[in-house]
Amino acid sequence: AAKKDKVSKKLIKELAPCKAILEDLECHDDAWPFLLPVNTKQFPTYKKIIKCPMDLSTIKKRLQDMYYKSREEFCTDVRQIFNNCETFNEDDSPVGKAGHCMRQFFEARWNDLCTSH
Ligand SMILES: Cn1cc(C(=O)NCCN)ccc1=O
Repeated sequence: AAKKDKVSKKLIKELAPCKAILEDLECHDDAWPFLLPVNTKQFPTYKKIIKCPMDLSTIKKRLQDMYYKSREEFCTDVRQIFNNCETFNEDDSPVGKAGHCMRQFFEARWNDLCTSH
């Protein structure tokens, strides 16, 4: 039991900053394309082109459900959002530009977290 407690304490410590970063992503001006899963009725080709859809609401739920076993898993899901966005959208489109901006914002916050100790 003692070992498990140590692991879970470590995990809570690791994932608390992830929750803070997620909240900052959700309230960013350019977050609007990423708040919810892409509407596949509005974009019928999306499901065919994007094999691993991801969005901020899904990540929020996964955090709440203790789905992530490390902060690296959280980081991978966030990066999936922006990789999908680059695959499906032109760089100079409104959504494409929002994706590049949000990725920069995220990576800066991620670096802060990884260099702060
Ligand atoms: C992430 N993403 C979002 C959209 C979109 O239009 N979202 C509007 C939500 N109201 C379109 C393509 C795409 O890759």
